[in-house]
Amino acid sequence: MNKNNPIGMVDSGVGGLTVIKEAQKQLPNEQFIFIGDTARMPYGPRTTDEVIAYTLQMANYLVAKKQIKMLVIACNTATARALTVLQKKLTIPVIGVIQPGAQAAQLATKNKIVGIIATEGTVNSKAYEAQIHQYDTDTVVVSQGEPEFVQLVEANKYQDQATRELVMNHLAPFKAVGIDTLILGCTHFPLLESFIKAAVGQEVTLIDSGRETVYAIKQCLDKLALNTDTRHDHDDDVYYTTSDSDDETFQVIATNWLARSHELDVRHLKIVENGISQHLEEISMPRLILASNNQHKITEIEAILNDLGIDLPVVPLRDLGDKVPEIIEDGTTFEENATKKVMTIAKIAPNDYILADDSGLSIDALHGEPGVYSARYAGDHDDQANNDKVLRKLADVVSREAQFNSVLVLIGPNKPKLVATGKVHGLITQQRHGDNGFGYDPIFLVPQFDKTFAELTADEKNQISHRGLALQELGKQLPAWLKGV
Ligand SMILES: O=P(O)(O)OP(=O)(O)OP(=O)(O)OC[C@H]1O[C@@H](n2cnc3c(O)ncnc32)[C@H](O)[C@@H]1O
Ligand SMILES: [Mg+2]
Repeated sequence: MNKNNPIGMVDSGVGGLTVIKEAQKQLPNEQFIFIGDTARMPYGPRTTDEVIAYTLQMANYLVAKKQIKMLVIACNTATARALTVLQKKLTIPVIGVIQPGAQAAQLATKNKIVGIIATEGTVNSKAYEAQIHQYDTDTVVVSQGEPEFVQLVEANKYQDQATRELVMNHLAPFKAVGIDTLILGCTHFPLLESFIKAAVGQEVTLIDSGRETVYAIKQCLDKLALNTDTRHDHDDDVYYTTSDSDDETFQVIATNWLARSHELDVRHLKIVENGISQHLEEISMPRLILASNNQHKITEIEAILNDLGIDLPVVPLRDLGDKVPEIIEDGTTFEENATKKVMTIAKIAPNDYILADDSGLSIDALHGEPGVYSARYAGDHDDQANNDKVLRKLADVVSREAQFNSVLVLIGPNKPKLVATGKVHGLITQQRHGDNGFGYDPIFLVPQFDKTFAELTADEKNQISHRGLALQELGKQLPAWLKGV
């Protein structure tokens, strides 16, 4: 087992985030991959067979796809019902939240009266009692199921006044019993810590089973010499949910609870039915592929997309490697060629968004030439030869009006094609000026600046260029198109 592999953490939903928060604090160099089974939460009312099956699916995913070196079941219900099965089935160490909490309570109690609050499932399993009584059979254990606490936390109401009152009422019996230690036997409950303390009395020791679990993780890493020797940043930790990608609740709660300044890397797993068995698979996030082999264009498009705040990872065509087929640009219009570009790439990336630009220079005195032949007017992508040919053809021509055109075509999975165009007027100079840009930039004069495209900065060009205008146009249509309007 490679000690630099990540630690996996599985949970029924969001409660386990309190465990990962503590783990990130105490184990700053380890990398964590968390799965919250949000599609099937809460686990409390589930049957034992279901809880075992779901926990195993998450564990199998993490072992097979993420090569985790250790698994933490950051959920009391899942620990109570599935820990021993998983410890038998997996070859990596598996740690649950109950044993560490029980042990800490046993050490903390003086009067040997310990309270437990947990989900109904955990209470009914008597898992905490069993653990505590392994150390000392005399300890009196008073358990109470508090499923409502879980719901309030999951609804993000853990700071509400009404929640405080409910906690005070529910926990009053513990005061009467005279506990001196209370186990927070559900990973949601640390978020209610101040209310719980107020309810049971400040003198009662609260045992955060999640925090105790992190001590157990540390001990296990030390014992098996599995501490990482590379430094991970917790910003690289990955959080999976099993609900579909539109569920924002997890993102909001997680960002809030973990108090991170930036958005977390939340990804999604889908539950795949396979005959009688189920397993989890990652839902890959669609990308925006820029179907162009022209690095100048790609740089321009990336800069403008960045300003438009597009929320998809932008991938240049070259990142797709050698599986990219040849794109044959034999259309008679820019739109035809741009469409050919996106359609060719769609064959190898059917689940992605694909954007192509077909563009060119059209000179009035040359009846629109070079037009769709711009890239290969004199020599294939030979800018020098292409510029020379234009200058030669216009040698005795007074009227030097020209336009650059850009036609963008965007397609996406199950979406109609979206077309946006941009045009900029200019004049063909007598000779080249400037070194910036590419193609015909050195001979295309923009009267407004009295400079050629090649004399403008990249920013200035993007503000007024055919491509810049087409992308602005695309940006306007995009929200409605993405929504399918
Ligand atoms: O097809 P891809 O791989 O996107 O890259 P390309 O350079 O071949 O692009 P086109 O087929 O659209 O050909 C457009 C040609 O028009 C010219 N052109 C287009 N936009 C230009 C610009 O902003 N500045 C200068 N020349 C441009 C230049 O010669 C390009 O090679
Ligand atoms: Mg081309």
